Amino acid sequence: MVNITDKIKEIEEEMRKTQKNKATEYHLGLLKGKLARLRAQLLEPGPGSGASGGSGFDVSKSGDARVALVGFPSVGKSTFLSKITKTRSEVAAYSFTTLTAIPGVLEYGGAEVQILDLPGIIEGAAEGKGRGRQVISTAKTSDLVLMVLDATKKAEQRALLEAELEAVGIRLNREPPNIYLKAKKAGGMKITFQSPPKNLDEKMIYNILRDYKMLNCEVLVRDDTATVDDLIDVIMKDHRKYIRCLYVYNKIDSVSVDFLDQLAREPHTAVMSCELDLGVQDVVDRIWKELRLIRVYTKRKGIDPDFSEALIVRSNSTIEDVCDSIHRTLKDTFKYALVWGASARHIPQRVGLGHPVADEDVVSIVAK
Ligand SMILES: Nc1nc2c(ncn2[C@@H]2O[C@H](COP(=O)(O)OP(=O)(O)OP(=O)(O)O)[C@@H](O)[C@H]2O)c(=O)[nH]1
Ligand SMILES: [K+]
Ligand SMILES: [Mg+2]
Repeated sequence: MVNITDKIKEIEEEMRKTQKNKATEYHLGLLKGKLARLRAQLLEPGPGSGASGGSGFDVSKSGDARVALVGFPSVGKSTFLSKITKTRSEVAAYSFTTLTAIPGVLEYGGAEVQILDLPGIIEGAAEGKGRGRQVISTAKTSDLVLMVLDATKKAEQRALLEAELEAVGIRLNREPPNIYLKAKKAGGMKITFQSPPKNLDEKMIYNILRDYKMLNCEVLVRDDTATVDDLIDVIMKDHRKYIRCLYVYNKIDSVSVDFLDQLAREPHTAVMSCELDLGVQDVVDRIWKELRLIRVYTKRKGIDPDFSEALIVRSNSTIEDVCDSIHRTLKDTFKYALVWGASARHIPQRVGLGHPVADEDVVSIVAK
């Protein structure tokens, strides 16, 4: 029996051999759809998915958010974990020193962020090489992927890793495509475009949906630049995960200043040397920013706030969200709040439930 990995290879080979032109466009679109289905199967536990199935390492979540350290072997993932948390993860000059997921806790101004040190992955990880599939499945459970790269290694490493994560449905620093798709019980397919599409047409959408056996559905393409890949992502939305990613180049002690400057200018990128303790705190601050969380310190009248314990809410939260995170019924007795910090126009500012809070605000809730 042909296994899934072989089938994937076959389709990839066929796509490589097929010339891209108007005549082959529909065929290539269908192949992409098949490939996406097979890759999803690869991660499903069960028959045909191989011994390790699709599950990640068995580490329970803790703290306010989870960050996964993903990278090739020996780029310094464990060195970084050991530097920023109290956990010691083995560090050595040889590849695959780390063999399982090692959790550590980053304490950040009263917030607690779980940092997961993971084994190094290699090319072909998505198809089951090494512990790759397990590593990637674990990365899929994180709120932020910290892609650790070796500044002394070739630039391709980043694209290779991205391709591995993409292959299992992780979408880094991207928003879900702006395509509305709803399955129906009957009525056939209804395809509409908000404005003339540049990379899709009705026949293409029809063919792919039919291949996915979605014969009754409604599609509205809101974005005129949407592609076949976007459509497939929307069809496969249960297998897609949109995660933020911070690219971190380690070992900058071993590259020229010019090169380092070039790296640091790339988007979503930070540079550091764990060995020389350069830039490590910047990376920690960037992690917090990328998580898009807000720390709020509560204060009782006449008592200083406790900065070792923060209430964590998502960015764009209001005083109402802060109340809800303290107690479900708190806003029923809410009269007003006093706010000190970046969100306050004067200090303290007296505000209502709709007031948006900022990171590190101090809040005092006054009840009726
Ligand atoms: N020059 C230099 N070497 C570093 C730096 N950080 C880590 N190293 C070295 O890189 C080697 C690998 O470090 P590890 O932390 O074990 O790397 P890893 O990514 O956890 O490796 P695996 O667990 O095997 O995937 C060790 O010899 C470290 O001492 C750095 O900033 N500069
Ligand atoms: K190592
Ligand atoms: Mg390691």
